[in-house]
Amino acid sequence: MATLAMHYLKDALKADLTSTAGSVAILAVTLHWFVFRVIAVENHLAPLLWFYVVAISGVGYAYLTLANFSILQTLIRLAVVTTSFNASLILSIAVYRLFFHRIRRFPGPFWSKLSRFPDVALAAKEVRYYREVAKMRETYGDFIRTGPREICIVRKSAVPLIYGPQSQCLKTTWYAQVSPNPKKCSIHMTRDFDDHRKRRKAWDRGFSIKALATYEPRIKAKVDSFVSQIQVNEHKPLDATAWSMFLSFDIMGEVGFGKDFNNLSTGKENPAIRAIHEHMTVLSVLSHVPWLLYLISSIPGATAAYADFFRWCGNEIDLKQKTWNPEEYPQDIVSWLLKSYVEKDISASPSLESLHEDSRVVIIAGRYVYSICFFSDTDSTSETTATTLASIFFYLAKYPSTLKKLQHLLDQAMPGGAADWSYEKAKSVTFIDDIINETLRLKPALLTGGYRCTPAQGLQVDDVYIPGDINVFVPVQLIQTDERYYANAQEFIPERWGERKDEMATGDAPFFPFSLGAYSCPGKNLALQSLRIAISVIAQQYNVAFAENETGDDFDKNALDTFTTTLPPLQVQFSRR
Ligand code: HEM
Repeated sequence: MATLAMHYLKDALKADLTSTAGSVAILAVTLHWFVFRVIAVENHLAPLLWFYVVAISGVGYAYLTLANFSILQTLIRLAVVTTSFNASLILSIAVYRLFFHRIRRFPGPFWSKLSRFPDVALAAKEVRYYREVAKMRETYGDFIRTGPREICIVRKSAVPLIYGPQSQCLKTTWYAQVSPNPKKCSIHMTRDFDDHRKRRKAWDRGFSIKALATYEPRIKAKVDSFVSQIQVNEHKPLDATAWSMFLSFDIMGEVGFGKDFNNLSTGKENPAIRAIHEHMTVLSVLSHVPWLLYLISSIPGATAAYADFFRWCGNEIDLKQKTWNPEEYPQDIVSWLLKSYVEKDISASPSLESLHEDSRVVIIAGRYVYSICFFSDTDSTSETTATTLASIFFYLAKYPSTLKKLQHLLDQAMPGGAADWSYEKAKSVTFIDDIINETLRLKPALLTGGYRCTPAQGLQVDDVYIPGDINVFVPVQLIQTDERYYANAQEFIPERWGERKDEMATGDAPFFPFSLGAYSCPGKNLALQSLRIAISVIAQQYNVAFAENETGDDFDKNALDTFTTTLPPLQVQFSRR
């Protein structure tokens, strides 16, 4: 029997090149239709690639030893085998995606139907993918096939279906770019629904009303340091983008880890966090092909640029663990996560590695960094609370009447001025929230937003059926500035959230800068608290205007879409009221 099998194998190995190429082509097409289309290939990419390499090496070895071909003959045959296999596989995938795929009828750019790489090119073009989406929308309508398995939907009704609390959509492979294994990634990157649900409880405890109350005086102290810097630099140009980031990172150092990053006191970015700041653009562009990012991240040394930051977070966790006092009420977010971990609570991060990943998310507070890095784009910031604060400074400088109205309301709530300030009184000035909402509407910290995967039964959006297992997203900035849903959609009108809410029908319009539902931002209340404190304290004491030669145009028009928005510098000048 064995001899017979060996005989057939030798015959197969010695077959002429044309029939070998034909057989390999049939094998490739069969594998594509019956294996690769059935399994989630991106979850098994590394083993599949290894299998490919081992298989080719095995065939080469067999040519040399069983069929007794010379080295040159073996190389020629291997070239024919691999070319035939690869070409047939690619052709089969292309034919399937164009003519048989369940979303083949959705309109979109031709090349995007075949591969994700054209989307990478679009995202890389000016790093303004949100604008490319807006252009595609003009050409193709509200439903655009932006990738082989991707659909962009610009309809209000899609927002609750995809992101809402009742949505059955899950996180897509975009989130597997760190690792498909929940034990190796942060809460933001875990795709396991149950793992996410459990871990989310530990996070929510760190942002409870009681926990937020303990953060409040410390945030105020950081804002006071910011004000001291404004005082020193009064009438001089200050980069609102950079200083908003210093404030935001100092707040996150304080309430995230109980550490002082000294960004405000030194006027410089802390070295431990500089690495994160320096590598966003290429990451965000490549994240359009998540499996590629995952593969690159498994290359030894790819994470080297983040080593200092990773080490810092790891050391801080170790230190906290060593000095852990179970009796003490946790004073910062990481302590809440550690508490679950130490107590082996069901909500704990599932491994020490994932706890470290979670701690990094805390520090970068919404920057949601990935595990690898390449490239530098300094002089800009992409941290969510910071970008929102910088954008608020932009609008207050651009619209002095809004600033005057805010100051008038603050004076009414706190007639004694700065000495009379309290968070409760500041919070009662709802116009602050109107300004924050309007800023987040026009300049959301995530311009495009996260992808979700449709449930097996698909999704009915108005009269359009989206099949199951399709990656969908609603572009946040585009839909929040859509004239169908917002009157004078491009204009900054904070009153649309307050006294003009009914008249402008804002209540019915799509608004989800913090996302919605199970995967929405747990840090929303902390971000709002920090923004309210910063705006009320600063506007109560200072006027803000564009510095000389600053028009605000670059800031307004040239934000980069690096998953979280990256803003250009904005020179402003503060003067005491
Ligand atoms: C204005 C400020 C902020 C904005 C606009 C914002 C926005 C968002 C959005 C849109 C998401 C969903 C991302 C996705 O769908 O992939 C998100 C998730 C998240 N945010 Fe924020 N964020 C802000 C501040 C913060 C802060 C201060 C923290 C504190 C650590 C934080 C922690 C997180 C975490 C941990 C997640 C992942 C949640 C999960 O997957 O369950 N964010 N944020």
